[in-house]
Amino acid sequence: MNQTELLEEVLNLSREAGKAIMVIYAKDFAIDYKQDESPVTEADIAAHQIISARLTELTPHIPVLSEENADISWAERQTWSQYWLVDPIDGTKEFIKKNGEFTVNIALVRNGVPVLGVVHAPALNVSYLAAEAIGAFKEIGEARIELKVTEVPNEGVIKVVGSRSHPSPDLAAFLTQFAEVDMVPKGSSLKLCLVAEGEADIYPRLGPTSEWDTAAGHAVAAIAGASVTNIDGSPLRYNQKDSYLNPYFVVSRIK
Ligand SMILES: Nc1ncnc2c1ncn2[C@@H]1O[C@H](COP(=O)(O)O)[C@@H](OP(=O)(O)O)[C@H]1O
Ligand SMILES: [Mg+2]
Repeated sequence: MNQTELLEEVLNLSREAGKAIMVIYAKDFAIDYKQDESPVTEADIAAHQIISARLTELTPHIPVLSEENADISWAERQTWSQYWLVDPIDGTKEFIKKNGEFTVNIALVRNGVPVLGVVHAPALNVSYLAAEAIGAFKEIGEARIELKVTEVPNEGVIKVVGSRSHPSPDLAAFLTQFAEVDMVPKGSSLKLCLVAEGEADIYPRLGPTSEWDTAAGHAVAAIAGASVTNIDGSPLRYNQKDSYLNPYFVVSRIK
């Protein structure tokens, strides 16, 4: 299977998971809390099961790491040159609030770099998809457009996108480098995608996230031409250490 076919298959399966999520979204669902006190619902689990099963069918030789099945030792993960990195629902708090700002994230990571990614927002009927050597795209209903980032100078009002549900005490200090900012709150990986499509100029994440929260949106933003870096300007990478936590990072199209 070539990369184009693989990308379409992953898009289709993200939509299948999205359909299962929307059935539960429409009901009164139960909410459980994990050890780290983050919420989880039957929709996270249903989507996880669909995605894991379908990815394993599609590429039996590539391991799958999902937020809902992340108990895999670093000794084992260290041996992976490529793997699927999945967040069945990114933005579970937004799912619970029923504001639509949650996504299904599926990324293919090779040697620490997300080389293919799909971010699907089932309640908004919007998908973002990208693969190296193919490009980055946004699909709304039947219409697909290519995303190519144009850089903007650091002047005038800078459009900043930030978390809706996880405030960051360090963000205000970071933003003092800009003369004026327009702050837009948004849940989930939609933030990385907004930079990819030029609706936002920068997404500084100066707070905790896990690798599955960012890899798919990272692929979309980076392949569209945005920079995705650690605070020191080095590339944000995956599967480099025991912990799943990302360092602080910045997604930007500012020159
Ligand atoms: N203290 C923390 N540690 C790890 N991840 C955190 C965190 N606080 C927030 N996140 C992650 O940030 C994601 C949501 O980001 P945002 O607020 O930008 O929408 C959540 O993903 P999930 O919804 O998949 O659990 C959540 O796990
Ligand atoms: Mg999740």
